Amino acid sequence: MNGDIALRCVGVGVRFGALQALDGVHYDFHRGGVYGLIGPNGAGKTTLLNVLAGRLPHHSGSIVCEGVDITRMPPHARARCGIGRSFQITKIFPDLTVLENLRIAAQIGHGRFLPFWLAPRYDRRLAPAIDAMLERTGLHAHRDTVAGTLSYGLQRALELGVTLMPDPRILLLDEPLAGVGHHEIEGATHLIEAASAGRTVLLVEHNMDVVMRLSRHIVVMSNGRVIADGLPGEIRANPLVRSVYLGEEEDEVAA
Ligand SMILES: Nc1ncnc2c1ncn2[C@@H]1O[C@H](COP(=O)(O)OP(=O)(O)OP(=O)(O)O)[C@@H](O)[C@H]1O
Repeated sequence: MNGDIALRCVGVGVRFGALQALDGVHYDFHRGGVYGLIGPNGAGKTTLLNVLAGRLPHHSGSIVCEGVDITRMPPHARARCGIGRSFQITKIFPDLTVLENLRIAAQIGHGRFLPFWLAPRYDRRLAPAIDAMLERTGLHAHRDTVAGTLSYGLQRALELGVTLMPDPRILLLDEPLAGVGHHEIEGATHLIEAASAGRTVLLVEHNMDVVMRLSRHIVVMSNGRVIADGLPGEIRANPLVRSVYLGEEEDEVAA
């Protein structure tokens, strides 16, 4: 049973001064599940992703990843445990080309810092994986384009490619559609769906249609706690969830 759990949160608490951003979160994310994390602004969704990725210290509780206690591990050690995190704000190198961005991600993913005279041979070994990622993210035609000049949707696709390059088993996606234009949403959604296959995914996203479509489970947070979880249909019908969203996103949840 425990072998099925990709990430286990045990009483995870985070305080910012007097503000209790996470208030004893207990939750098991099962292997291969796609979890949509929803909740009103300030509920603690991004804070939870940050804590899981090791980018934010927490003051109480513990986190177990595939049976290993990672509570005290720094972000790079958690990445080696198979956790990949994308960001709300694009974290690609805007002055480098698409190919260069993916190459750096591949090198970091291999966890090796190489002397420059070995780099070309090493890069040749990484080339097939980089080519596959260019294909997968639909960026092949843009491989030599400077990343900062891509459309926002393509920049998000590159960011997902950079996150996927080390082949994480657990994917933490923070608003992957933020800023993506209407005409690019469908393509971006397909990309996330394809990237989710065979992984455990925690998806924080304000586009409720997309969350409900991509997620197998919905986890609802409010005031730093998990207040409900279930299948998308169950969550849509849950009166507590509706009341939490009342006046804020009622239409979207009820839709
Ligand atoms: N670095 C920080 N310092 C102080 N307060 C913070 C910090 N980061 C987050 N908070 C606060 O913690 C609470 C939870 O924030 P968080 O960003 O996790 O919420 P969220 O559910 O992701 O919200 P949103 O949907 O608006 O992104 C909020 O009240 C926020 O203002």
